[in-house]
Amino acid sequence: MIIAVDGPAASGKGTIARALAAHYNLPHMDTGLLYRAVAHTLVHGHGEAENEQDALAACSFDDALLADPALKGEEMGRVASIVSAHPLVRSALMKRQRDFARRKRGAVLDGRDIGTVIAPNADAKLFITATPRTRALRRHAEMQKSGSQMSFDHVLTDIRARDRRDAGRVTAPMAQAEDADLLDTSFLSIDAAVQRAIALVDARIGAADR
Ligand SMILES: Nc1ncnc2c1ncn2[C@@H]1O[C@H](COP(=O)(O)OP(=O)(O)O)[C@@H](O)[C@H]1O
Ligand SMILES: Nc1ccn([C@@H]2O[C@H](COP(=O)(O)OP(=O)(O)O)[C@@H](O)[C@H]2O)c(=O)n1
Repeated sequence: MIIAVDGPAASGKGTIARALAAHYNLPHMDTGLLYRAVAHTLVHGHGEAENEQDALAACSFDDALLADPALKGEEMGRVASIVSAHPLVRSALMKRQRDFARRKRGAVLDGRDIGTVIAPNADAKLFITATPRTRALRRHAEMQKSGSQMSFDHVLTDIRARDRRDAGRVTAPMAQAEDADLLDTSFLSIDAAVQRAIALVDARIGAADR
């Protein structure tokens, strides 16, 4: 069974994807980490994010980088959203996502284009959303815990800019697949959002597969 989870920054898609993976006993891939790894490689001296050839060269990063906590910061998310607009970067990172999705047992993947491009035949697709303000509040709280001094307004501005870039790019823009279920987590606790996500997936896969 393949479950595709897409949505904008800090909508809760990672939290939901991890919970679904645990619930259905499936491996999980956070595909945003791949774009963040490209961003990290570029920021650490190997080229310009805006330059497609530089960004393509940065796609051959070492897998060990994916576990680096330095990928998690908001600045890396910002640069990731610049490199992710390059078609050559998207195609270079596609195979490892598709290979992961095609594992025998199935998989849960979260990102921006899982339901539309990476796994269009996924058994269940969720598009997770929340208002920009709610998402910025969540990201700001997360960043404060890890010692960041960035203001709430700055986080909100960054989130809006990232939404515009991710939804506005030509290649594989962030979009809800036609056959995806929309889940707005703005007024849901984490537990309630996860329970709702499980109910939506159960309804898609049918009682026989449970
Ligand atoms: N429904 C929710 N209510 C409150 N906080 C949430 C909810 N879902 C996620 N969070 C918190 O918001 C932050 C961003 O969630 P995350 O799952 O990492 O989002 P994404 O993967 O979409 O960027 C995390 O600190 C997470 O614990
Ligand atoms: N499948 C994906 C996943 C991420 N991305 C890009 O990578 C950036 C970082 O993604 P992420 O999922 O780690 O970011 P958050 O939503 O966790 O903040 C996004 O803003 C997108 O530009 C993408 O284009 N396609």
